[in-house]
Amino acid sequence: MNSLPIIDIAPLYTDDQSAWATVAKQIDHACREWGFFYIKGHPISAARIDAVLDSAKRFFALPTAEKLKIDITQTRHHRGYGAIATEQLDPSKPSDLKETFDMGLHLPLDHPDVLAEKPLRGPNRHPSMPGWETLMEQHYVDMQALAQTLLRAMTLALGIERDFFDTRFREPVSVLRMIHYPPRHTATSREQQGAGAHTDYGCITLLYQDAAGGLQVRNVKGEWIDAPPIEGTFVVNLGDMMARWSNDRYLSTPHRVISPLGVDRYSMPFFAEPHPDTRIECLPGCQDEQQAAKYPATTCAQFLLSRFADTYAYRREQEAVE
Ligand SMILES: O=C(O)CCC(=O)C(=O)O
Ligand SMILES: [Fe+2]
Repeated sequence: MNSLPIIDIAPLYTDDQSAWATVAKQIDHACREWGFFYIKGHPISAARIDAVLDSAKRFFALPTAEKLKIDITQTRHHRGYGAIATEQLDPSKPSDLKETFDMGLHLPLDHPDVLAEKPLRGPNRHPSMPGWETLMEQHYVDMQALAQTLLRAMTLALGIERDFFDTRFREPVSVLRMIHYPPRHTATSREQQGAGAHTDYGCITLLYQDAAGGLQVRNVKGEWIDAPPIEGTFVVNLGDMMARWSNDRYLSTPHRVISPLGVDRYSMPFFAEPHPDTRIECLPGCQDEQQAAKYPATTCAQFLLSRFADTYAYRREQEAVE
């Protein structure tokens, strides 16, 4: 129980049904035992990752005033720049030592959801850097497709139709995020975490992390295990919505980031979430006489908004005004 599984998902991109089923079984096992695993053999190229990472570094190196032109706290739909200490993932610890850029599915101002002022819906807010918008919008599409491939592999074990998630992930509220963790300067400041202990809110997260290290995952015995960077992989983990959907058959596992000593760390999670109106209720195959549904039904948007309010003070303030 001391190291996370590494799964080669290349067979999911072939017509070999028996290899496909083997990978699906490995994913199912990892989701039940860990809620965390690495994937290799995915179609996102190293050149793409380098380009996105390089752009993220250039963005975070801009003067704060420039970054704050797209301040996330000035929007209602969660897009743009989050300055250091905007988020507090573990309420028992200081706010997180990190800065972020968040983007989602770009919806124009005349989209019906935007006109209806639906939460989490609206246009992206990109920095004005040459090439940034085209690169990031394409990366968003490709990460969404990768997430849906993994979700398709999960349908077999969960006993649902192969296209169950595909139909629910149309016009999704997935978020592509860039994170910069400034270095910690003393060995004694471990309390100041890059990202406090938390579980993710949504369905499935695909995380690229650079070579700095610092990600830790809590195993079933309650011990913190390092999830070190492995070249060419993404770390995949499940969030609370998937735990609810699967009636806790799949685990939403706590994790945190200890900022590395003396070096900057960059990471890029992609949080895959369905359409905001999607009902999140126990899947038929995940309940029976022995195990009733544990969680009341909710919707994707309702659930995400309640979790955002837990970790972002500015969102609680926005809600209080309404
Ligand atoms: O940066 C990382 O390695 C993890 C970030 C994370 O857990 C999150 O943003 O939910
Ligand atoms: Fe996380």
